[in-house]
Amino acid sequence: MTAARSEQAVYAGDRDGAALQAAFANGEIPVAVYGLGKMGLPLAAVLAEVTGNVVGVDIDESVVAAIERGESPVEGEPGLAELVAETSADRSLTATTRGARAASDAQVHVLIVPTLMEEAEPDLSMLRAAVDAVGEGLSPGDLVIVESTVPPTTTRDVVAPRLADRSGLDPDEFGVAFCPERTASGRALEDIRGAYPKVVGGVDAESERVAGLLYDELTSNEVIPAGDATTAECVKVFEGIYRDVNIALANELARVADPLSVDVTRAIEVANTQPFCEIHSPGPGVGGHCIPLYPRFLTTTVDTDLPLIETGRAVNDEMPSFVTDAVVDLLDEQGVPVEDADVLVLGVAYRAGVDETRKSPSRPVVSQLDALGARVWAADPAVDVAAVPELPAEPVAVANVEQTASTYDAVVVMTEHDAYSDLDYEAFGDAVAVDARGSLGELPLPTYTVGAGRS
Ligand SMILES: NC(=O)C1=CN([C@@H]2O[C@H](COP(=O)(O)OP(=O)(O)OC[C@H]3O[C@@H](n4cnc5c(N)ncnc54)[C@H](O)[C@@H]3O)[C@@H](O)[C@H]2O)C=CC1
Ligand SMILES: CC(=O)N[C@@H]1[C@@H](OP(=O)(O)OP(=O)(O)OC[C@H]2O[C@@H](n3ccc(=O)[nH]c3=O)[C@H](O)[C@@H]2O)O[C@H](C(=O)O)[C@@H](O)[C@@H]1O
Repeated sequence: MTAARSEQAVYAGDRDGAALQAAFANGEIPVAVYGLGKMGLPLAAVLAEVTGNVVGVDIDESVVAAIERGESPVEGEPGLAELVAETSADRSLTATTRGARAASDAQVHVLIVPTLMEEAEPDLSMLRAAVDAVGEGLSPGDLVIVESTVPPTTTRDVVAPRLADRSGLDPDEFGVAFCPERTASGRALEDIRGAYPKVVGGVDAESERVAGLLYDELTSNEVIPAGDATTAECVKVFEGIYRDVNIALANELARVADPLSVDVTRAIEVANTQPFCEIHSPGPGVGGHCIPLYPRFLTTTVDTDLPLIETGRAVNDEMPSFVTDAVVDLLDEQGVPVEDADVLVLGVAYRAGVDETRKSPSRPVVSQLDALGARVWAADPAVDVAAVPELPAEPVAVANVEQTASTYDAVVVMTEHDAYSDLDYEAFGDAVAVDARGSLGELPLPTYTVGAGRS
């Protein structure tokens, strides 16, 4: 059960570190986690496992009701269903939609709600709403931690002032820190428990110190003080930008596979045997609700030309069309006009191992083929294709792919799900293939492979 607030403040300027950590681990410091989604629920469950005193807050009543029943609404996370059942049963994790009430009972508030991109700028509306709920219940001596990925300066210039405004407290009466969620879907518990060092950055030194002490109780890895909240925000955004630009390099290099008649993926693999070389893998584009967004969290925040970052984004966003063009060219070689073609797309999820389709490169490929007049089909073992909004494709169960294979003129592998390696591609007869991931090796079909070219 949620213990009463401890007598001692968390953000107190001089609280003994060891005593604070003991109080946290003993459940004497109530914690509230705002946002119980793919990242927030695993975090709340691990915090509940460590402290025994966590209230999860979500605006979605069905999420709250499921957790209160001991069920995890988040799927695809090894160990999470069991951990939610366990921590819900012993009440070390409870859930509510009443954010302000949870805030008035908690002394540590963790915000991990979505931060998205509108057309031209970051959408922080859900973060502001969560901040308002915390502000209504904030008490002197509390600590507020932002885990949502945000544009640099957000914690200092948006979150902290808004908390003071909503709570009526002076800014120096409570602590605020940014501690990025460095977790990948499909391995959340492992990542949260310590796969990587935890970064902490405070709006002041005491916020950073206290946040570091608390995360030191949570992670088996080290806790790295970034020096301030904005530096910590840059750490997270820079990690994502590094990945996006690096993937763009791999995708641009993939374009020389045909002109040079070389297997670029093989060349990358061998180049990466040098410790200073880490070229990523070419593919059909960059999906998910993280990596495609983070570059624009920076480029829309600073009034500085960042051409490399912008170009990387453009190179990656061009890859779905590159895949569609390869399909059309191969069909043309076989004398099949794309407008008369049946095309099977294998993979709607943005990467293997997740059921997530947000910004998946498969979406533009399906839409482009549909717009060209093709009849598009899609199969994905992790995604309910029929339930994917605005996807002009007929769903096909993966189990039915082989028996329907002869009806397709082209098969496009967009996601490297293991299930696709087990298919008998002979069954596709005279069809052509585009392997956007280079994950299937030699196929018994006329094939274009991103990264290896025409075979
Ligand atoms: N999904 C991922 O792979 C990673 C995501 N992140 C970051 O974590 C944050 C959360 O992302 P996800 O968990 O993927 O989002 P999600 O969409 O899976 O879940 C978000 C949850 O927050 C709830 N919510 C929305 N507004 C709320 C409010 N005002 N109060 C309480 N709950 C609210 C929603 O109902 C939903 O249940 C984002 O900032 C994202 O950038 C960071 C690392 C990895
Ligand atoms: C280095 C890393 O694995 N970062 C994670 C990443 O998670 P995410 O689910 O976005 O997966 P990802 O592996 O970065 O892939 C993003 C997209 O990029 C594509 N991709 C990825 C790597 C690559 O070499 N080539 C490539 O084309 C993937 O297919 C996918 O469409 O972004 C997360 C985030 O920051 O939200 C971060 O916490 C995770 O740790």
